[in-house]
Amino acid sequence: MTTTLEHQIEYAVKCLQVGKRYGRSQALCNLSLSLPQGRTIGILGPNGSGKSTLFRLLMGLSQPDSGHIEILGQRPSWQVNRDIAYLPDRARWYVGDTVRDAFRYAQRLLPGFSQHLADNLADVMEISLHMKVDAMSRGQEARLMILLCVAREVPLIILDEPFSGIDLLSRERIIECLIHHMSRREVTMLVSTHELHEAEPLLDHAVFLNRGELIMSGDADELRAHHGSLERIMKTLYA
Ligand SMILES: Nc1ncnc2c1ncn2[C@@H]1O[C@H](COP(=O)(O)OP(=O)(O)OP(=O)(O)O)[C@@H](O)[C@H]1O
Repeated sequence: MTTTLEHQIEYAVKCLQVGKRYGRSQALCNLSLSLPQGRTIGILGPNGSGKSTLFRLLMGLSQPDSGHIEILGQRPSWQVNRDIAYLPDRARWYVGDTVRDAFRYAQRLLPGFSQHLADNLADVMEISLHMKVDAMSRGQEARLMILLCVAREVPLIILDEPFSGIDLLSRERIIECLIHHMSRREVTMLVSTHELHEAEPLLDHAVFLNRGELIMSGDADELRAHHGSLERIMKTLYA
């Protein structure tokens, strides 16, 4: 016999009426969201729409002024963060580290980090292990940062603007690599971006924010069936 429980969708993230203000700026306003597990979810919106703020709240790096947040079934905390690979919008490295050093630190510090997966991804993303991180171009460093997150065997990956500063060809290659990688794993990925053109095939769920408010969200195929493409929705919503 099938129980009602078996019909319930599992959610990686739930936000209920979440508000966050910085001085006079309302970064998030009464945000209610349920993000399904096992999907690749685009958190979309122009500059200042609240994408990074949402991620910081999910990671417990900042506290909401109001509302309730649940991530992987718990309140945000450093304990639950062990199960999350988070790429913040701004990340920096120590001078003199090589990619191999970065992998060594990751092995020691990042729960679930797989050296084997990292080596494979470095190959696909054309990152040499001998390369000095502070001598990398912005695009090379961005690729390494994505790799360090994706090489972790954790249930949730959060990438804040992972493609910024990466040229078109590399972006396409990284996105292909992510699509291939995600199709073989039971993992939820949240990706924020305001450049949807190449990232669109990666997404199977989308959330559109504007000025801290939710303006549309849903299954990407259903949204595409109604509106043509997520990119077209973006152009219409933010025209
Ligand atoms: N630490 C902070 N102090 C003051 N204001 C902030 C802070 N962080 C965010 N804000 C403000 O909150 C609003 C939302 O910013 P947020 O960085 O979340 O947007 P975003 O969608 O990630 O933007 P972007 O695409 O430019 O990264 C903006 O008006 C921003 O100026």
